[in-house]
Amino acid sequence: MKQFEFISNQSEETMDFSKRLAGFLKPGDVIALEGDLGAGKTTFTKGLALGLKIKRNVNSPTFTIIKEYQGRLPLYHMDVYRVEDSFEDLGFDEYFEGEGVTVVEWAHLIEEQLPQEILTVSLYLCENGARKIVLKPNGKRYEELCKEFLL
Ligand SMILES: Nc1ncnc2c1ncn2[C@@H]1O[C@H](COP(=O)(O)OP(=O)(O)OP(=O)(O)O)[C@@H](O)[C@H]1O
Repeated sequence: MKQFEFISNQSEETMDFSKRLAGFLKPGDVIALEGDLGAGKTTFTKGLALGLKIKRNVNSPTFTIIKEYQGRLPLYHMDVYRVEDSFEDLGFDEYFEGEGVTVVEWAHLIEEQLPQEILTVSLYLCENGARKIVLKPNGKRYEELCKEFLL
């Protein structure tokens, strides 16, 4: 699978990156967001929210599983870490197929319930303190999105 790598030297760069990415998102887009502790998942999502013109502060939905924000498009921010059973049906489809953009943290835990096409964003801590951002488009929609984003 094709993937695209970027280096972010500070949190503002990660925010600018996701803020710009948000401009290319459409209703029904789903992003699987992965990264180690402190890699910048929240920072990334905050940037995405800025790009979607969301005014509320975005923070981790760990205990609520899903948080919804209104903007140019709604943002559904999910953290499925606490979903006990990957077959548990919490009605994720309604979000994935809804009017907004979904960001899922720990997406692999609900693999069976994810849409076939998805954009995976992986954040890695580099030895020098920078972060590596990797975009992995799965499916035509996200290949197109990455192409536009990279122009
Ligand atoms: N290039 C960078 N991109 C993102 N964050 C960075 C970068 N450089 C330093 N940081 C710092 O790293 C921290 C990232 O925290 P953040 O909460 O976004 O990570 P997280 O992946 O959501 O962590 P957790 O899994 O603990 O919730 C912030 O304090 C941020 O300022």
